[in-house]
Amino acid sequence: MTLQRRLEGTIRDVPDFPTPGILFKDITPVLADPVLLADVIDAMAAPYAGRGITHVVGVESRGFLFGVPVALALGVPFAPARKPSKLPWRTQREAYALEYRKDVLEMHVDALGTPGQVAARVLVIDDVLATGGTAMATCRLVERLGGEVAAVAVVVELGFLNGRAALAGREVHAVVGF
Ligand SMILES: O=P(O)(O)OC[C@H]1O[C@H](OP(=O)(O)OP(=O)(O)O)[C@H](O)[C@@H]1O
Ligand SMILES: Nc1ncnc2[nH]cnc12
Repeated sequence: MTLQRRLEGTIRDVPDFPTPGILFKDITPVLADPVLLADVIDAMAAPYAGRGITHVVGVESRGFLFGVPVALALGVPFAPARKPSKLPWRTQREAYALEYRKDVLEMHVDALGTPGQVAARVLVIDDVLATGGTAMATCRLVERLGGEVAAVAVVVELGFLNGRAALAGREVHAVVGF
């Protein structure tokens, strides 16, 4: 069976979560299946081996679950993009809207290297690409820190929400689309 079919059969649809009208794609059953999880991490990392990626940036919180193992697979540093007021050092911040909420993401100013001397080629990792608001805010943060976004890789893309278009030509890789 293809990885896409295995994911379709494992990701759980939860209607009206977290707000009425949202069909929530619950990835926790993927985390509960170590063989499937390992295959998902490989599918996210393998296309970027040999592509000169210097850092993986993962988005709090579900993006951490996939971002850290992808960084380990590629053998590069992991840098977190966090929800507001969580990071202890100096930060850059970016406000954004996602499918069901508004929020703010922050990164440490030196997450990709010494400010003014950054030469980072970044793979942005998250679990779900919906409207693209979160991924776009993360790309803007990376670029504001002086990094270049090589690609955004996600487990699930909700194509009808047009997140790819919101990312304005940036490379997007999704393991499965709905
Ligand atoms: O494409 P978008 O419309 O921006 O939506 C995608 C984002 O929504 C979720 O984050 P959320 O902050 O809700 O959840 P989490 O803290 O559980 O990761 C998901 O993990 C993505 O980061
Ligand atoms: N429909 C959805 N399911 C899971 N995570 C999401 N993040 C944004 N929209 C989502």
